[in-house]
Amino acid sequence: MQITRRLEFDAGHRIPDHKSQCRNLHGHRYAIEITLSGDIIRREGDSANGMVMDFSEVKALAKEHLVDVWDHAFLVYSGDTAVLNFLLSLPGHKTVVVDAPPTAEFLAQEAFRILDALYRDVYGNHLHLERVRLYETPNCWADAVRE
Ligand SMILES: Nc1nc2c(c(=O)[nH]1)N=C([C@H](O)[C@H](O)COP(=O)(O)OP(=O)(O)OP(=O)(O)O)CN2
Ligand SMILES: [Zn+2]
Repeated sequence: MQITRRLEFDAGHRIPDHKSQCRNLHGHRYAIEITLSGDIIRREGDSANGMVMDFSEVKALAKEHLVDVWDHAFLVYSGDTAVLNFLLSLPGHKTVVVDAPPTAEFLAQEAFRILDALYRDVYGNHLHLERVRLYETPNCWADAVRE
């Protein structure tokens, strides 16, 4: 069985080597869809009975460790020194430094890496992260899947 929880956040970025518009500083209303696999929990009287994982728990973990970190941040490539140095000169600016250009592909992969460590099989129902789908726009997204 698979379940999916969607969350949204706003962030700025640029793709420094891009041949067109995306080299400019701009932002997106990103959406992230987190898909988990596992068996349905059968435990009478337990809050999670009948679920793979409580959607509210899926959200709470993603929010604390990823969404709240990236929301209203500028996601900047460490190699983009012009923008990085500018952002670091702004007192208190919310800047997240990543080690590759912040494309949808890279952000999906990075989100998968962060989230994979969070969703643990505490009920013995083989729970694991299956896929992270990262929407950069309503028309453009990338999927990071378990290899
Ligand atoms: N494979 C990728 N291609 C592009 C990425 C990316 O992350 N991976 N990113 C961008 C830009 O950041 C940009 O924000 C996307 O722009 P665009 O193609 O214009 O997308 P829109 O949804 O705004 O396009 P519309 O045609 O206006 O709907 C570019 N490429
Ligand atoms: Zn963009």
